[in-house]
Amino acid sequence: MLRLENCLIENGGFSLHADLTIATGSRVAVIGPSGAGKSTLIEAVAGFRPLRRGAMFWSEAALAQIEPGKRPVAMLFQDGNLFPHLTVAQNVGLGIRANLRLDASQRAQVQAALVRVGLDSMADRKPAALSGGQQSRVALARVLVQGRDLLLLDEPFAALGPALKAEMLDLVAELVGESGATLLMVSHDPNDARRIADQVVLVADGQAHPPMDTASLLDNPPPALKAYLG
Ligand SMILES: Nc1ncnc2c1ncn2[C@@H]1O[C@H](COP(=O)(O)OP(=O)(O)OP(=O)(O)O)[C@@H](O)[C@H]1O
Repeated sequence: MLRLENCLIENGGFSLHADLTIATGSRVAVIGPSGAGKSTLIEAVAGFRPLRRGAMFWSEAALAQIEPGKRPVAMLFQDGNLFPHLTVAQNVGLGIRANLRLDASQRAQVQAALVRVGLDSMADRKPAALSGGQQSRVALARVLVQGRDLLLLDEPFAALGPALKAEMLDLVAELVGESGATLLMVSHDPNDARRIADQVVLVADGQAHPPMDTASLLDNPPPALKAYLG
């Protein structure tokens, strides 16, 4: 499980309080007003934001002692961060080794991830020769090959149309279901939360609230969420 114990997370002059636990294997949406600190929360778990106070644990391990690249965390951003000069397979391979010197079993891992996201026939293409949805799948395959316990998504599919976004969310739900990974996903769209998240962490008023059941929270939103949902 992921435990944030009385954390105060800093982001420039902004700070966010979080005291919450996320069960292993759960799928959690992080929602709340713009500027409330959703990305700040995710970035702290990834190790990119310092804690002014408190402690963070994954299972028994204190995360503060673990540098970002060694945390059990894979992160997917909105733009996917694909390298335009590398092929699809190479972009995925970066998830395994930054120098791309992959052995046969690592190359097989890349291939398997591409099959899993339906892109095995496009392994040698460059990102520019892919649609937006296909590019998202490459970024997802790269996260997949990292085989990390915690998957952090920061509005990864916001640029996609509604049908494609729904398809990607369903694929993410399937993939985390297969791997048993724990998902934390920032979204501006409560429908995303309803689609794939069992629980929601509401970030508002300087506070990341403990997770609540998605349907009951969205059906009976507290004032801070009601104002945001409109
Ligand atoms: N360098 C900085 N100095 C001061 N404040 C900052 C800095 N960077 C970010 N902030 C503030 O931190 C707060 C949290 O930002 P964050 O990106 O986490 O919010 P968010 O909920 O993810 O927003 P959005 O939904 O708009 O992406 C914002 O109010 C922002 O203005």
